[in-house]
Parts: sequence; structure tokens; C-alpha cells
Amino acid sequence: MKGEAVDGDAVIAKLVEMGFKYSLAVETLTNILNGPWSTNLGASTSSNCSKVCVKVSGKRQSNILDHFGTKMQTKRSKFNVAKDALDAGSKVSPVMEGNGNVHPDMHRDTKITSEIIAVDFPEELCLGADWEQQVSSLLRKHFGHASLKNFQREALAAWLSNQDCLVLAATGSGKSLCFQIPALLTGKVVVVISPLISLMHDQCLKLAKHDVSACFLGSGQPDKSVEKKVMEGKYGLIYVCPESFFWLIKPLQSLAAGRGIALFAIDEVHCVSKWGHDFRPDYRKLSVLRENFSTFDIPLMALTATATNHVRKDVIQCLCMSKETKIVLTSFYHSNLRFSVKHSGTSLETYKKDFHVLIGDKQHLDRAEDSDNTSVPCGGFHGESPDLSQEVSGSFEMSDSPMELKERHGPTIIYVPTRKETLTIAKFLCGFGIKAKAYNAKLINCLFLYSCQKSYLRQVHEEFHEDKVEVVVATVAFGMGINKLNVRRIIHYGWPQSLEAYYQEAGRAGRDGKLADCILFANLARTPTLLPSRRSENQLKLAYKMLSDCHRYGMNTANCRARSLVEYFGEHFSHEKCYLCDVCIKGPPERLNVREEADIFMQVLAANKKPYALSWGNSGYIADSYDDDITHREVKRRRYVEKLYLKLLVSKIRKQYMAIDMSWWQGLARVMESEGYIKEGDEKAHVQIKYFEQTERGWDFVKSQREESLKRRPFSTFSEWGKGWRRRSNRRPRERKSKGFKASQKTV
Ligand SMILES: Nc1ncnc2c1ncn2[C@@H]1O[C@H](COP(=O)(O)OP(=O)(O)OP(=O)(O)O)[C@@H](O)[C@H]1O
Ligand SMILES: [Mg+2]
Repeated sequence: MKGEAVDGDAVIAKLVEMGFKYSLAVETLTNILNGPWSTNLGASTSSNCSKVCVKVSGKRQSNILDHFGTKMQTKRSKFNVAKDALDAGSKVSPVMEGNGNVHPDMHRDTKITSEIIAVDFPEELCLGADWEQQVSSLLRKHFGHASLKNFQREALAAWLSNQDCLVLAATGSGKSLCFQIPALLTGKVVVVISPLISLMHDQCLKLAKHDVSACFLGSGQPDKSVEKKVMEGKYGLIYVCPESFFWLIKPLQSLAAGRGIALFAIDEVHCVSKWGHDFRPDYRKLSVLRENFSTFDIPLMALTATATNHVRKDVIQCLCMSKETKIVLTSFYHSNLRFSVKHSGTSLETYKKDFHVLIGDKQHLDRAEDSDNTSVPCGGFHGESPDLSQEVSGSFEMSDSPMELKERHGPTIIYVPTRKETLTIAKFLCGFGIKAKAYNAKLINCLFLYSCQKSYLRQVHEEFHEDKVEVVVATVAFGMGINKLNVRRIIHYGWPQSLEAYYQEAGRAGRDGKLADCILFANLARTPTLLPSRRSENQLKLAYKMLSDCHRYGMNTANCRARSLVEYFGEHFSHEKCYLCDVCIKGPPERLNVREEADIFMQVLAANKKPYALSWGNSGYIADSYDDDITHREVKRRRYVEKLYLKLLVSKIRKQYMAIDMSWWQGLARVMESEGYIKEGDEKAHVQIKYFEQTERGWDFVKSQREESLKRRPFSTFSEWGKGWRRRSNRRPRERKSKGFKASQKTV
């Protein structure tokens, strides 16, 4: 059949039928006819081209994108992108496969057996300064957005100039577009490393809706033929989890040599860092990207919403990103999120009280809906539900219409520290007629919970997105990448493991830009204790540090919460305050003059100071390594005896001076630590200061107190400590005492 002349119009028709734009089909054939092969092809044209030789090869006809692939093998030069590939990348009209993958020609005739001979590619065209316009048109066409955001523009400019790039942008700001556009713009493949199967699945589904071909590979991919299709260049975006990446290196190298890889994107890149909140060992091995793909000169783009300065440096170093890596940084501040902290025992006994607003809204909504529709029998909540109407009365305005209520208190995610709590709280809420579902990693195969074949977790995901489930009670497993626009409430019920995790999860709220609540219910009288299950000595120290930061955040009642969070990530908070959080609304607590108590505290500490390093010195004790003959128990005993810990210190103070409650002194110690007067005297990490030691500043304080004992200066940052968390009974002794000491003065 070689050399057989066929009708060019029929070829064009076939290409159009396959989904390619008419103009591109025509242009491609014209190029073929006018190119170096035109004489061999023996083709004639009827319109611009009509006849072309096709070789029947017995194989499936190659996708036009496959042909662009060869062209893309050339090293991408600055601002050079194939214009036609730009069209090709944007014109394919993919359809969904059942497995969540999407590729462009699924719905087209796959039995085509001819192959266009030696189709070459149009010359690469310089995009130049107008690349933004081209991106804008893709943006409008696929995603319906009017323009790029500044940080997206910066990230794309870095990619176009072949630079590595670290994108640090708030949750919900639109980081995904930074790596999706390159696939559309070049027609090459973008490989995205992503940490969660659910996240990859979600992104592929979403891209399908936007006519972008994408799939995911790895253990979660049920369709084994997908990998083959990937290697044939059928998908513009390939999502892979780091664990699967290592066995895909060889095929991806072939892909880089064939169709070409435009970019490696490492999403949620904080997982690389041991200093990050969600360390994944396999993320750390991603230096293989550089080691194995160096010949292809593929830029790296790393993206996250939660990385402290330390994590940023670690990421760049660990991934072997270039020294010239462009850092694209946006504000971490969410002006529509209303943060608050509430003291709670976070136990079965406290559910009723803590979730009363949630339950109250539901009941009010049900009643309002019932009265709107008298044909529907009354009884929006289940028979056995306890009647909370008395408790909840006053928690909402009776004038709220159901619509207003729905708007105000829409979909909610409750994060809890343990899997067990996901089940108990979901069950508790269901008892009040709330459509609540538990979500934790252990439930992944609970098919018996669901009659359909979808995994239970997938189902919860979808139902929440479709507003069929009102509340998801989840562990951290339901976190990264959840992009439901109208989540109105994120409740953390119990201490989170870190502020990074907290902010990441809080970032699921208000992605539509409307007001949303982020409430932390925590037992402020107890330090957080949740530690990662597998940890080295160093990781343990870090985990304690992270818990300590969470504790500080919870205990703080003086600084705007949004400010504390944003500053935690190293950003200068340019606003005075957020005017939304509980601290901004209530105002900081009354300031107290505790100079007197602080003096006593420091004096007792100074008087009882044991230079424990010296006393250990005689027995050969050195901080981390001790002689075999000193047992752990002995070390513990000595630490107990030698160091001044809170109980000991307070009992000494109480004997000599004033009998204020232990937790009061604990609060004072916290303030004094934050002011740099005392520090942890133990080599081990603790969530809050356990063994006390004066700092230089502390000694100066003691000396100055001796010299200026008559001067009473206010201890101005006392409010950092907060007092709302203490039980009233604890406060009483202090109040009584303070009358005598005149310590309770308002200070500026
Ligand atoms: N240029 C843009 N204009 C308007 N909306 C945009 C733009 N870019 C992205 N978005 C929208 O922002 C939302 C969030 O996008 P995306 O999921 O990429 O956020 P993210 O930064 O990756 O968040 P997370 O850190 O939670 O993963 C999406 O609904 C997306 O459509
Ligand atoms: Mg994202």
C-alpha cells in the first residue's frame, strides 16, 4: 500500500474527527506537502492540500502530538516554545476514563491503521515578550481565568528561562497552574510528584473538566495500560508519587528523549524536609531527578504553602536545585480566615458543648426548612437525638434564613488527632441529623461500609465535594490538596502536631474568598503530646519544638492570631492586625504588674541554682554519653535531684512567699522564657520549659532587682501568658494574694 495516494481532505477530516483543529490539520498537511518530502509523497492538493501518501503500517495512527514530540527533543532554549505545539496542547479534547485518567483520543477511532509518513514539526517559534498573551488565551480557554496571578507569572517566567524555581504561595492561591500551563504551552509532558493518591486523583478529574489530558501512575493506578499510554505520550500531565518514581526512571528517560519532558514539578515539597511537618523519606530521595535527567536539562519547580526558612533551604539543597533557583514568594496571609482558640477538654464529655453551634445550626436549618415547606413532616433530626435546643438557644439569630445559615456555616472539616476520634465524633454528629462521615487512612478498604465498588475514602471525598456530606471528621489524611471552594469551617479538635500542619489544614477553608472560621479546640491546661510514630532522636527534638510552637500559639492571647501564624513562616505581617481573630475581637487581656512575683521567682531560682554541669563533672557525666556504670535510672534520679524543676521551685516559693497555684507559676515561667530570662536547663527537648536555668538576661534581672529593689517596673509582656485557660478556681488564690501585693494593676 506504500505510495498509495489518498485524498488529503479525507485525512484532514479524519484528523478533525480525532479532535484536532481544522486549521492545524490543514497547516500540518501543507507543511508536509511543501516540505522536503512533498516530492516523494506524490500528493496533489484540492483545497490547500488534498492528496497525501499514507503508509499503512498495521499500527495505530500516530497522534499528532506524538510528532511534536520529536521536535521537542531539542534542548529548550530561552523563550522558545513551538507555537503549533501550543495549539496542539490546547486543542485536544480529552475524555475521562473510569480510572480517573484522561487522554485525548479515548473517544475517537482507535482502529486507524495508517501512519502519516515522516511528518516533521514546524519550526520552533520564539514566544518572546508575548508569551503572556498566549498563556492568557490558554488560561481563558481551559480554566476560564482572566489572567495569571503575579506569582504564577513569575514562576512561568522562571520556567521559560530554564531556571529552577521554588514557589511558596498560600494554600488555595493557585500553585497548580504554574506546572499545568507548561504542559499546555509546549505539548511536552510535565511530570508532577505528588504525595497522595487522592490528591492525584482529584487533580486528574479536575483537569479532565478543563480539557487537559492527565493521568496518575503508581500503586493507586488500577489500569495497568496507563503506563504504556504514558510512554506513548498520550498525557500532558503525569502525576506520580515519590515511592513510584524510582521504578519509572527508565521509562521516563525514554519519554524525555521522545516526546520530551518540559518540567518536573514537586508539589507539596515541604515533605522533602525533616524540618517540615509532613516528612516523607521518599521525597528526600528525589535528588534522583537531577542525577538521572541531567542530560535532558529539565528544570525543577518545587511548590508548597507551608515552609519555614529552614525548610526552604533544606529543600533546595536536598533536591540539588540550582544555586540560581528562583524563589517565588507570596504572602501567607489569608484575610478571609477568622482564627480562634477555645479551651476544651476535647473528650466525650465536651462534644456536646463544643459542637453546639454546629448542631444548633443544623437544627435551626431543619426547622426553618420545615416551616418553609409545610408539606414535609417535621423532624429534621433523628428521634433519639438529645434535645439541645435550650443549650443552643441564642447561638444564632432567629431571623437567619436557611440560605443565610447555609452560607454562613457551610461544609465543615473537623480534624482530630486519632483515627478512633474520627469515628466517635462522626457518630456523635450523625446522632443530631448532621451528615457527617469519618475519614482516616485505615478506612481505605472498608468496602463493607459502602455497597459500591469505590473505596470508602474516595466516596467520602466525592460526597463532600458534591455537598452530600456536611461534615468530614478526619485525621491529617484528609488534608493536602482538598480544593473545595466553599468550606466554611475548619475545626481542630485537639492539638495539631505543628503549626505548619495546622495552617495547611486551615487553608482548606474559604477558598472562595468568603469569610470562613478556623477554630482550634485544645486543652490549654495540658501541653500537646502527639508525636510522630517513627522518629529518630533528632526528629523527636524537632517534634517537641513543633509542639511547643503550637502550644505557644494556643496560649497566646495578646497577639493577633493571623499575625502569629504569618510571622511563624518568616513573613513580615504588614497589617496592624487581622480584625477577625478572637484576640483582635476580644482585645488582649488586661495587663498585670507581676514584677514582684517575677523577682521572687528569679531569686529563688538563683538561690537554688546548682551548677549541675560541674556536679556531674566529678562523676564523669557528660550530657549525651555517660559511663556504663551510671544507669539510666541513676541519671534520671540525679537529674531529678540536681535540677530545679517547676514543682520543686514552686514549693520553695510557696513555703517562703506566696501560695499561688502551680499553673499560675507555670504561666509566669512561660512568659519569662519568652522574654529570655530563663531557659530550658535540660539537654532533652520538652514541649514547655521543664528544668529552669537563668540566662544572662535573667542574671541581670536578679542583679538589677537587688540594686533597684524599690523600683517597680511593670512586666509589660505579661499578657502573652494569657489567663483565660486557667480554671477560675486556680485563679482565686492569685486574686486573693494580688490584693495584698497590689499586683493586679492595669499597665500600658
Ligand atoms: N489565575 C487565576 N485566577 C483565578 N483563579 C485561579 C487562578 N489560578 C488558580 N485559580 C484558582 O485557585 C484555586 C486553587 O488552586 P490550586 O488548587 O492550584 O491551589 P494551591 O495553591 O495548589 O493550593 P494548596 O496549597 O491547597 O494545594 C482553584 O480553584 C483555581 O481554579
Ligand atoms: Mg496544590
